[in-house]
Amino acid sequence: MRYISTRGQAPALSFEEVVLTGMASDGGLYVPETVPQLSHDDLAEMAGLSYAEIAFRVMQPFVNGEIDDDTFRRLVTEAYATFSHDAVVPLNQLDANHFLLELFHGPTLAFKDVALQLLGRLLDHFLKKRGERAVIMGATSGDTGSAAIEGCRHCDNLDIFILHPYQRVSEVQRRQMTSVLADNVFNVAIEGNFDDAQAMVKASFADQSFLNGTRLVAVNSINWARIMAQIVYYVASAVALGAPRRKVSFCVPSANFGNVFAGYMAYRMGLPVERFVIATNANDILHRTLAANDFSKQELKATLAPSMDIVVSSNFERLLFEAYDRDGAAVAELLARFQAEPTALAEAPLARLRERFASHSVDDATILEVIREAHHRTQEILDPHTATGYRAAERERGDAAVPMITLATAHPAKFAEAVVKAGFPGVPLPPHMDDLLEREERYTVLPAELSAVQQFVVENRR
Ligand SMILES: Cc1ncc(COP(=O)(O)O)c(C=O)c1O
Ligand SMILES: N[C@@H](CCOP(=O)(O)O)C(=O)O
Repeated sequence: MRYISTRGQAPALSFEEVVLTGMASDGGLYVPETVPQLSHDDLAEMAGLSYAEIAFRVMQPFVNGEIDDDTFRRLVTEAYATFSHDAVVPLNQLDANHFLLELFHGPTLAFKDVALQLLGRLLDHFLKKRGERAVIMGATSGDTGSAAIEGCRHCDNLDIFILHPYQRVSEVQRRQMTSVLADNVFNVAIEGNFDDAQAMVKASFADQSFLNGTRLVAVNSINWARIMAQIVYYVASAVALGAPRRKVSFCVPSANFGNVFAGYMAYRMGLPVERFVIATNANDILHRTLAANDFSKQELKATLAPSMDIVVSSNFERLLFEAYDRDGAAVAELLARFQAEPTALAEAPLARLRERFASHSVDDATILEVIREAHHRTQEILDPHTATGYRAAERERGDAAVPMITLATAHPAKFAEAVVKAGFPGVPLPPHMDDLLEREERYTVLPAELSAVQQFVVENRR
């Protein structure tokens, strides 16, 4: 298995190389050259297996023998042993055909743990094997940051720099990052928004000369390993509901598009999926593109679902690559136009996307309404991101024979503002975090300027 760039120009990489990098040198993102297939029998045999065993089976073809099976199985098992629920990602039935896939039982209470608990271990494995050190630069709208720190902090070969938008993440999210006082962890609050932070990370990958040869690694979903690990829960949940004999649909709160793209990969591997429903908050570029072919940037809005406050959605590029029949030049040309002016997708690729994807945008007032309504119906308090998915799923539910699985992407305790505004007293943090609000914090506020950020990295890396 080799990995190729969505822009068609960068050299193909091995699995190890793709894990130890970020963006491709042509500005694209890496995807597998061919999509491994899960046969009907492969899927049927997964029924009743542990999450870790399903994870091993789904991901092993991507690893391509570059880690021996025993070691890879151990890394996977250790990664998912950190989750507080025996099922790792339990399915919670809301009604006859609507299920919540709870992805928030990992150490930092968001779906990002699923991939980052494994990515940290993969990085540790490869860097130790090579005797190399590396610098991580990551951008976060709140959840990736703490999950990356938690997943990578024990890797002595890594220095971790996480950029978050100053005063635009929740207090719990900020403290989850800034209260980790380890020598290799550096939190930077950028005076800008998530798009500014992500653009600086991408610019640092495009020109790494400021690091004088030290390897730069991505923990955002531009790193293929993030997508790979997220494919697993689509397979596991569908199998639990009867796949491959029965189709399912998924509804995915979306922004940077890594999550739903992982689902699409599961579908391409052979999982019978009827439909993916993309839920956005008021930052609705994904919905506008699918519904109205309006692929244009709008001003980023601060919403009650802050982790989805993103305009430039990285992984949409990976889906465009598929929709444009893997024509890297066409993708590069479209994305150059997108950066410069409002644009639109060509008709055939858009039609292809619409065959499998639907979308809905959910505003703040509706998020609050959904949190109240879902509590009334199910006694569950949803986090505001999951609430966007819940509403989109309710709007889109069709054939009752096809279960709808809505991805519950975070624990409500992380988002007190929305929960309190919806009329609830708040949700307690789990015991391992019950003193979070008293812990000492350390972070540095910097202007949203690439040179300031890169200078900080150079001065602080060990
Ligand atoms: C809680 C939560 N839900 C949903 C999303 C959207 O996921 P994605 O960026 O993979 O589309 C994010 C982050 O982006 C998130 O942190
Ligand atoms: N919502 C994310 C944004 C970054 O997304 P990623 O999946 O590319 O890491 C966050 O919480 O940081």
